[in-house]
Amino acid sequence: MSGARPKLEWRNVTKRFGDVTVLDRLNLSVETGRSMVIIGGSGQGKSVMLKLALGLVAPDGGRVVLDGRGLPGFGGRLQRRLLARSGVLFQSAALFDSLTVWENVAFRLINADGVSRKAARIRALDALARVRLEEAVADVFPSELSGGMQKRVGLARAIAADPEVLFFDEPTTGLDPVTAAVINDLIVDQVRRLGCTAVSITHDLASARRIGDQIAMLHDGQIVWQGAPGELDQTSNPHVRAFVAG
Ligand SMILES: Nc1ncnc2c1ncn2[C@@H]1O[C@H](COP(=O)(O)OP(=O)(O)OP(=O)(O)O)[C@@H](O)[C@H]1O
Repeated sequence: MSGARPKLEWRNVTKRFGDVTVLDRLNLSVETGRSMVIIGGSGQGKSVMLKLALGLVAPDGGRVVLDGRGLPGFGGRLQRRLLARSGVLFQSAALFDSLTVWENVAFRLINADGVSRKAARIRALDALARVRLEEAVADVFPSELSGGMQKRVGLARAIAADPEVLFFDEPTTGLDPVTAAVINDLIVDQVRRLGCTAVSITHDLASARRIGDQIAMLHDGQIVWQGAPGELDQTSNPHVRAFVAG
């Protein structure tokens, strides 16, 4: 469901590494049920924004807020609760080589949520079907699959526990354009189906246009522009124009 209520917010967030200020009093708000894509050049801090939202690094100033409540930082019970409500598709798909495909998809269900192996396998097969992978794939190892199929498995794992927030880290990196388009479409389908809030970071403008309701441009530590995908080509913002021009 769409709505004006923010699900996730970076409020006045500053993040430094040594003398380098990567994020400088940055503000961004993602409404419940919407898909926000953060674009920006290499090294601008997109991954740092994602890590802050996952509670994997702590801000030096400001805070990240989920459902109106500040994230507690590392390792605590509240962070575990946040992660339990999130699904993440990592850039590399980040699958465990020694586990079969279904065991990868079911990993959290079995190891964190206490679901029995039998029930978890049923849910894993359902998640694999949703990303259009056949049942035969369930019992092979990730190394036997193409990069695009591994991404689908990563997506199945991200959606298997019906998350409230889905994070996509460079979802199309390393894929050919046809496979990238398939992954983009699957992301759009699944975000709609789950009715969840999505946050993606990407260099890939075609992917941003496809999967975003809103696009935010990160530059020099701040969000310098935000708009709908259709507005990317109309804006006079010089940073966006340069990015769109490639
Ligand atoms: N743990 C860390 N220690 C020191 N510096 C870091 C750390 N993590 C990130 N940085 C620095 O923060 C800056 C932003 O990095 P980040 O990976 O978020 O950029 P990005 O926009 O995601 O880039 P890319 O698109 O190339 O992945 C970089 O200068 C990076 O070197």
